[in-house]
Amino acid sequence: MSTENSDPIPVTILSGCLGAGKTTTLNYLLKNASEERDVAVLVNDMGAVNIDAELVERQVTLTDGETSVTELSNGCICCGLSNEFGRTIVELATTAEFDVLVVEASGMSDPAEVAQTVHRNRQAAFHYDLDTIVTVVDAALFHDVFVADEEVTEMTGDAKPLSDLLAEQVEFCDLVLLNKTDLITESELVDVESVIRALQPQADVQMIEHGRVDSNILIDVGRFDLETVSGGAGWKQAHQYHQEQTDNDDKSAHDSHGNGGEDRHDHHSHDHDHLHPPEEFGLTSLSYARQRPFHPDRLVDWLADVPNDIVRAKGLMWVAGRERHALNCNLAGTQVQVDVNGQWAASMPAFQQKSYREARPDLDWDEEWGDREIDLVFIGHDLNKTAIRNSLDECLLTDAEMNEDWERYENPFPSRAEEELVFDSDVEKWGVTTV
Ligand SMILES: Nc1nc2c(ncn2[C@@H]2O[C@H](COP(=O)(O)OP(=O)(O)OP(=O)(O)O)[C@@H](O)[C@H]2O)c(=O)[nH]1
Repeated sequence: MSTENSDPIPVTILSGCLGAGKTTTLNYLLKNASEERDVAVLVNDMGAVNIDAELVERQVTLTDGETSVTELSNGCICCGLSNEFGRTIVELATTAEFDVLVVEASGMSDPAEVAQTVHRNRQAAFHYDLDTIVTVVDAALFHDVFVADEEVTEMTGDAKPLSDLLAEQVEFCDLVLLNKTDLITESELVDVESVIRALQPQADVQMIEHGRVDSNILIDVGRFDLETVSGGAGWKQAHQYHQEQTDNDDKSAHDSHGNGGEDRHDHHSHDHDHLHPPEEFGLTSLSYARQRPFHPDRLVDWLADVPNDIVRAKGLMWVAGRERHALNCNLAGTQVQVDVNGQWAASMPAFQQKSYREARPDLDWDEEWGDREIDLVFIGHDLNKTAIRNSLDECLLTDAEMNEDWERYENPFPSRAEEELVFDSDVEKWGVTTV
């Protein structure tokens, strides 16, 4: 039993989308784990009947019969069942005897949220240490979504598009298990690996079949490093890398960038000694920054037909007619989501704006438009940077449009925090949904 004086118990989190092979991997691990270690398992399932827990339980009964399997069903431990998840693992630590905990998250889980529960729940953080965040990837599905650019809409009954979920699960992890490699060719595998490395350059990637992995690389290895998993996403690194390049250029050339001109990068530059340009991983990146809003109509058309060399894009957008809010652009594979990121400082009440700006002395501020801006980063294969830049520039308001009444534009973009813009493939139309 874990007591007040014992060392924290290492926790390995297995995430990955529906059917990626998490249960198969877990069963393989339990069957082959060292007998010197008692493993406790928590299996989360979205449905009322936790089939995965049953499958794991059966495996355990067939092998050592020692491992305790706890189920959390009918919800997701990263959101609806987050409190219950915290309570359950604390109770486990105080009532059962085991050396390591492996959590199989549901296919819809965002591993970042699951990890945060372990961190934020003070009692859980007392009893446990995050050890490894593993994302199991279905190589064939990943290839369809990110390399072949096929529309794969099934499997997510959630508002979040599948490609977005897949990207986020890879972006927040320190070990990728590329499973089901038997279902794709060698060259497809090379493409899949390069996209994965671009999405998360700092994680280790292991190719496996049928979940056959050496438990020593993911159980009780002390791999977890918050910076690697939270700051390691390729788009964040690309963004930072471009910022630093520009900061350096600025220093040497004392150059200034105007509206609609060359790329502009601003805000806070952090010291990172291990930034990798995505180019190192065979992908290219593009940073696109402008201090001029997009025309909603033209932007919607652009988003509906994103150049297919783009694998991932993230960042903030300023859309004419939506002056209050910075909008998040979240593009993964073929799917795009736009939601509200927060309020521009420029639209805050004066006192709030003052303290916001005081806390951010590096914030770029335009006399007329304040901090409103477009700041996007794209990663993909052999990006045609000029074509992307030019086509996005065509979506910006023209000088004449800058003087129009933007409220009169037809505008499908969200205007409230609870709204998001998604493409409904059934009716082939963009629409705002309330989340
Ligand atoms: N061809 C092939 N099939 C695999 C492989 N790994 C797992 N499978 C099969 O894929 C299916 C789904 O595997 P699971 O382990 O249940 O996947 P999961 O991630 O736990 O799925 P959910 O619990 O639904 O999220 C099963 O039928 C497995 O037998 C693999 O490497 N190759």
